[in-house]
Amino acid sequence: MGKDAEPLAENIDLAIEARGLVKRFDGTAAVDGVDISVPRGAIYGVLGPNGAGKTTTLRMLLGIIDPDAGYRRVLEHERPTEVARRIGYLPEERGLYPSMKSVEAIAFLAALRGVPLAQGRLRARELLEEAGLSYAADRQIRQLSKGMAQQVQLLGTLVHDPDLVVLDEPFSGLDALNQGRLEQLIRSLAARGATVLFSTHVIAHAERMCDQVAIIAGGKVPFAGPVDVARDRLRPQVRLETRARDGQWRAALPVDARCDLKSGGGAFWYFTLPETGVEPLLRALIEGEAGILSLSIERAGLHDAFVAIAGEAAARALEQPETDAGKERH
Ligand SMILES: Nc1ncnc2c1ncn2[C@@H]1O[C@H](COP(=O)(O)OP(=O)(O)OP(=O)(O)O)[C@@H](O)[C@H]1O
Repeated sequence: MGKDAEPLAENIDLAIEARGLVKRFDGTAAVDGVDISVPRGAIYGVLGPNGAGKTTTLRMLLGIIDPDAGYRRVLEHERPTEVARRIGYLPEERGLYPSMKSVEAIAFLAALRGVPLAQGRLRARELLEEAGLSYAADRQIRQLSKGMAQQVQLLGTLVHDPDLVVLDEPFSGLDALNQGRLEQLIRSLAARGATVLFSTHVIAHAERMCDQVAIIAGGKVPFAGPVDVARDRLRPQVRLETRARDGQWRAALPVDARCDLKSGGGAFWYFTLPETGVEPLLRALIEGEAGILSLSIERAGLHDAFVAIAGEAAARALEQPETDAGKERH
């Protein structure tokens, strides 16, 4: 980031590797030195608010646009377009030909990836059946709801059994039921060995689904790696209930521990787990006869980790409703 990107060493365990990707539009960097390593078979999330640079990053990884600086290797190729037939891509701008029937729309997308039309039609019917959408097979796209049309487009993304599936904000526009179905589908793709990379501005999707995430804000990636490593950037929070209110043991609690006295005696204590960990704390509480009534230690969630890594402003922007701002391009 900011440094000169080195050419990539071969690493066959990675489906995608990118170093120092930069893309400028009208002199402004939309993506400003992004490093990403996506392991094969992973479910990987690119998490950030609108305008953070997610779509631009995905497009560079797919070879739809070329970076102004940096290196990328996708499925062992430095020119991603050479492996386009092994990639499935759901763009942010959805759209199928309205007069096409679902089967034809899926077969058409398959044909673009080199699958003969007849074979594509057969596979399209199978996929629609698996997705519980057989009844939509011979309906025109214009006769489908927006959510259904989006699912048909998603099936068109998967029809050629790609090794790498790239989905740009795949959950947006879907109701809760269909979001759940999509989560299942993504898990089943990973279970059969495909790598899934998706962008989202919803922390819950990244937290539930992803092995690894890249947190992106203002075109930079301040964190990329396992979700648990992001969460472990913050110390766990302790909630302790004691029978006693005072004693030697209080010295083991951090000085800024918050205390709520209970009306019938005893107290609740809230604090960040000290660096020394839980064992010395427990020992002091037991030896000092604090009378532990309950104790919970909670790891930070991805939301708090996001705030710590990308800042309050980026976290607030994540929660903004979607807008069409900044979408007029090409
Ligand atoms: N083709 C383009 N021409 C000019 N500016 C662009 C173009 N593509 C993207 N941008 C700008 O680059 C920045 C990053 O956009 P990008 O679409 O990558 O963000 P994003 O994180 O995907 O957000 P969103 O979900 O809103 O699309 C934005 O300020 C956007 O307006």
